[in-house]
Formats: sequence, structure tokens, C-alpha cells
Amino acid sequence: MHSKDVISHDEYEQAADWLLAHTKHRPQVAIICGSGLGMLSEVLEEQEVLEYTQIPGFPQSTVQGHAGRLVFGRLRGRTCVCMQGRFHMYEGYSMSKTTFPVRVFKLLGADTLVVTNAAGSLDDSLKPGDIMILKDHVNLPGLCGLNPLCGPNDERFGPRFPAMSSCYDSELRRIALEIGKQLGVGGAMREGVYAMVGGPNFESIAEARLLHRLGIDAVGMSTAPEVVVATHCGMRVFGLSLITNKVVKCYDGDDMVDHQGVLEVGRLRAQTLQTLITELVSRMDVNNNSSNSPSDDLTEEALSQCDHREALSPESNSDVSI
Ligand SMILES: O=P(O)(O)O[C@@H]1C[C@H](O)[C@@H](CO)O1
Ligand code: HPA
Repeated sequence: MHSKDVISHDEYEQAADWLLAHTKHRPQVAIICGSGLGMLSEVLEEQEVLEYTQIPGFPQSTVQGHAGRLVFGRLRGRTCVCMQGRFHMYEGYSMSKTTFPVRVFKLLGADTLVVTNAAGSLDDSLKPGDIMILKDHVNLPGLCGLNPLCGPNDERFGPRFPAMSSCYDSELRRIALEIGKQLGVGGAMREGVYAMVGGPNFESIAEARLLHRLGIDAVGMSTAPEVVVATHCGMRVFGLSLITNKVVKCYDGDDMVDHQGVLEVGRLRAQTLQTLITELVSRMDVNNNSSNSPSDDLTEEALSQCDHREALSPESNSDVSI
């Protein structure tokens, strides 16, 4: 790693101080929107929007479907910040730069990180349009030494050797699955293991088969580094993948994945994901690292937004059933 890739505590603080001076909001929950999932921020109330170009030290979004804005606002009594646009290694950023915002959110006071992504399924039981709750990940670049925690460790954020064995909060996973059932989309939601590859090309068939044999359920090009950095600094993490395509695993056939198709599935699933995240955030106890359920029943408003319930039932979701 180059010394220029080391980001000093001052640089994180400068970004955090700038944000504190430019918004009245003090976020408890940070949400990272995956490819085509920027609409998750639309549900925030009392919005204040800041462009990445304005924020000191922030990288810039270069990928279609990643707008490049921070949206601050309120969601059912919780204060949130939403990243409309994340950073990927394949854009040419160092791992520490791709995860820069996570530490900034920590300095802003956020104790919970919600990560979302678009991913291709390797397991045939996951269909486009399904939602996979991350139970665990395989950080392939990380295993090869491309890890945002490489370089001098800053003890103010966390320990040199953080554990990753429980990085996806089990209580938040349980609540999300419960909400899915209440919304009538339980059949299209399950837990699974996400693997991060470097990208930007989609997988070759041999690569897809290799990942499948390793027991990976879905593959994407992000998320794991953000989760590593958040876990390192003591944040509680919830992650989900919107399955946007099946990864091609057979030589005979003419299926081919493309980014436009990925974005399209995000558009079609916008409302389901908005409702799911809104309900999840509303049931989080943001103060003491556990969760509470002020009401375990969905509001009528949430249920009425779920006119997609039938479309997401397991019987009907053969391929894109949206
Ligand atoms: O930011 P995410 O991980 O959601 O984006 C996925 C991976 C690539 O960036 C892109 C491919 O379509 O979507
Ligand atoms: N592979 C890797 N990343 C992805 C995919 C995929 O099939 N779909 C969306 N992001």
C-alpha cells in the first residue's frame, strides 16, 4: 500500500466537522444505497442534501446509479444519513478511500450501518427480485491483502485485529425477516453469504462455478470493506442484497448480465425495499445497541404500500417476477 493511501484522523474529522456545520441533523443510522437503490433516501423527512463534491476529502461517484449525494433526514423518529452512491475499488479508489464515509459517519455519532447492494445469485433458489439478508461475507480482495484496515492501525477507531465472526447483527437480521413475513414477502427473502469480488467485469463462467462451489449465495463488487471498517469501529451492521440477476454458470445458453438490467430490478423493487428499511429503522433501539419493537405490527401505511405482496410470493417468482 502507498503512504498516500493512509488517511489521517484529521482528514476524517475535517469531513465530519464540515458536515456538522452544514446540517442540523445528527445521524444515528447511516444507510449506504447500492447500485440503483438511491431511492431508499426518498422516504426521509426533513431532508437536507449535500453533494459529495462539496465535502472535504470525500471521493466522487463515477458509476451510473450512484448519484453522489448525502441525504440527511428523519425516518420514523430516527435521524439518518443516506449515501446515494457508494465507492468501489474498481473505480480506482484505494480501499481506505472507498470506506472513507463509514468512519466519517462514526464521527458524526452514527452507531448503526445499513448496507445495501445489488448482487448476482449463485444459488438457484435466489431469483432476481429476491432479497438476501447478509448473514456473513467472503471478502475476497480482503483475503488477498486488499483490506481497508491495512496500514497503521488507529486505535481511536478500533483494535489492530478485529473479529469478524459476528459482524452482521443477529437481532436486526431476525427483525428484518419478521418484517418480510409481515409484508408478505417472506418467501422472497432469506439469509445468505455474500462474496465481494473486485470487478468491474462480471464473473466468467469458471469464476461463477468456483464461487458457487465455495458455498457463496450471491456475489457483488462492494459492501465487505464497508462492513469491515464499521465493525472495526464498533458499529452495529445490517446488510441486504437485492438479487438483480442470476450469475451465468452454464456455457450453453445466451443469458448475459448487464448494468442496465441491474438498475432496472432496483427500480422495480424500490417500494418493497423502502418499506422494509423504514420498518427496520423504526424498530431499532438506536441508543443501546440492541433493538426494541415499539410495535411489532406493521402500520397500515406500510401494508398499503405493499401491493406487490402477491408478486413476491415464492410461487410466482420464477425469474424476474416483478
Ligand atoms: O454498489 P453495488 O455493489 O450495489 O453495485 C453492484 C456492483 C457493481 O458496482 C454494479 C454492477 O451492476 O452493481
Ligand atoms: N456479479 C457481480 N456484481 C454484481 C452482479 C453480478 O452478477 N450483479 C450485480 N452486481
